[in-house]
Order: sequence, then structure tokens, then C-alpha cells
Amino acid sequence: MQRDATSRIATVTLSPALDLTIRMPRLRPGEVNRTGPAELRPAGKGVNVAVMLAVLGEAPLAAALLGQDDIPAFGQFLRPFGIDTEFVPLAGRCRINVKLVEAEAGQVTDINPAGPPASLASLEELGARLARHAPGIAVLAGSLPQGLPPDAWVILMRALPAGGCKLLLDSSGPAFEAALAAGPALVKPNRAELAGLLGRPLPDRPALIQAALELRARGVERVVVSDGGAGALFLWPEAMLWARPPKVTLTTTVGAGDAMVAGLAAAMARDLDAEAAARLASGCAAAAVSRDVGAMGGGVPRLEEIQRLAAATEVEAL
Ligand SMILES: O=P(O)(O)OC[C@H]1O[C@](O)(CO)[C@@H](O)[C@@H]1O
Repeated sequence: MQRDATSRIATVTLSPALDLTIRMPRLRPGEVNRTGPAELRPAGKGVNVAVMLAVLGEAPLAAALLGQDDIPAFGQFLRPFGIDTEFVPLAGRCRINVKLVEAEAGQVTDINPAGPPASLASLEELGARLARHAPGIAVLAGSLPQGLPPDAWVILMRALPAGGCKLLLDSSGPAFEAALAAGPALVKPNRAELAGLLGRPLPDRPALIQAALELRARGVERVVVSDGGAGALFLWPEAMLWARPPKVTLTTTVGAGDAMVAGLAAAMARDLDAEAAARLASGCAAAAVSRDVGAMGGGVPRLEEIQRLAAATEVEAL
């Protein structure tokens, strides 16, 4: 679906990764673990969001700071999805993030090392290139590379005309806190990230609602707090909802949050109301956690499955 410039979505990843996914019944620490073939594929939060947006029928731009040796592999991976790219090269290789999926234990262990360091000049170059595409929506996703200050997202967004681009933020730690100054239209922390931002535990639903309201009081129009299998809270200007997708068979939790962010960005581009946005985002997340993760380049949910899960999502007004 080709959209006009006001709703063109750009995803920005400052610290992309090659995800190395290894599946095994159970990890035996300290022993030799032999497994079936592992999967290595281009990823990182904004990259994953762009792929899911393409599945939804959008035509996103994926922008990133990227180790120069990996630029061909990322381009090759994204091109078949019809995703345009804008990569500012960094010296060396991007990081390899290890995902250990233990089927018996039903758990995924992520090991996300630091990638190559980035400079302020590379960030400014990315901002200038992004400005040339004049996106209507920018998804700022993932962690920051070494070498950039916590307010890197704010610096990057200075390159875009003020108010000309809606920001959707999915970051964590000090970068999340600092990026609030860029005036995001929507933020999507998970429970732990929001608890980290506010410096207190958020043990139950009332605590999550209170925390989301506090973010709104800080000027964020739309707040989504994802809470794993329990669903997610959607705080919109006109409504507060809890959405819970139907139970699915879990294959991996990796990328579930990114899929939800893609649903939210598409909802924003399509001007969907709170309930429709909650359904689309929940359907994307549920389809992502139950996707077929077999082969290299696989692991992309089908649009029909997203639509089925979106329609079957329970939406409760709070
Ligand atoms: O930038 P972060 O927070 O290290 O997250 C990156 C990781 O998150 C994912 O995007 C999954 O959400 C992985 O593809 C990637 O390895």
C-alpha cells in the first residue's frame, strides 16, 4: 500500500543486530550443547518493525546506523519485502545477539552484546538523510550504541521539521527517559521498562494504569504498556482499554514487542480509533509469538493470521 508523505513510516534503529537463534529442549549450562541448525538473520527493533509493517501492507523505510560489512546482508534481507533502506555505515560488523529458545522450559534467554561504537557525526548524518525522506511517522526503536549520549533520539529528531513528524518511541533505560523530551506521540514500554523509568515496581493493573496516566501527564498523548501473555493497556485520548489476544502456541517471544509497535505505527498511519488500534497491535504481537520460526528468513507471520487474531482479541473498556 503506497501512502502519501504525511503517513509514510520510517523506522530508525541505532543499534541493529544479527539475531542468532538457537533452539533446544533445555540448555545445560557448563556442558557441550548440540542442537539443530541455528538461524542468523538481520534484526534489531526498527528492522523487525519495518518487516512487520511490510506484512501489514505499508511501504516503510528502514533507517539505521549499521556496521559497513553487514550492509549488503541487511539490504538483501529487506529488499524482497519492498522495504527501502537508509544505512549510515559504521566501521566493522554489527553485533550478534544470541537468542536461546528452550522449548521444554518455555523460555527465551537473550544475550545482547554491544555493537560497534557510533559517533555524533554518524547520528547527524542519519538525521540529515532521514529528513530527505520527510516521513510522517518515525518509529524510534531499540537501544543506543556505545559512543552516543542518552539524548541521542532527541538529537536525531532535531534534523526533522518540528511538528512535521509523529514519533513512536520504543526504547528503554536512560534513552527512554531522555527521549521523552522529543515529544513522542506514542510510547510503548513493557511493564519492566516502565517500572525502570518510574523507579518503582508496577505489580498489578491499577499500578500500570497509574503509571500510564503519569506518562500522559508528561505530555505523551498515547501510552501502550505491553504485559506479555496478559495483554496490553492502551491509553488513548478518548479511551482506556485492556486488550488480550487469544491464547496461541508460543514459538518465541523475540520480536513480539516489535510486532506490536508495527501494528501501532500502521494504526497511526491509518488514523484508527483506540479499539481498532488495540486489535491490530495485539493481533500482530500474537501472530509474532506463534510464528513458524523454522528456516533462515522465515519467521514472518501471515497477514491473514494477524487479521484472525486481531478479530479474536478481547477488548475491555477500563
Ligand atoms: O536494541 P536492544 O534493546 O538490544 O534490542 C535488540 C533486540 O531486540 C529485538 O529486536 C527483539 O525485540 C531483537 O531482534 C534484537 O536482538
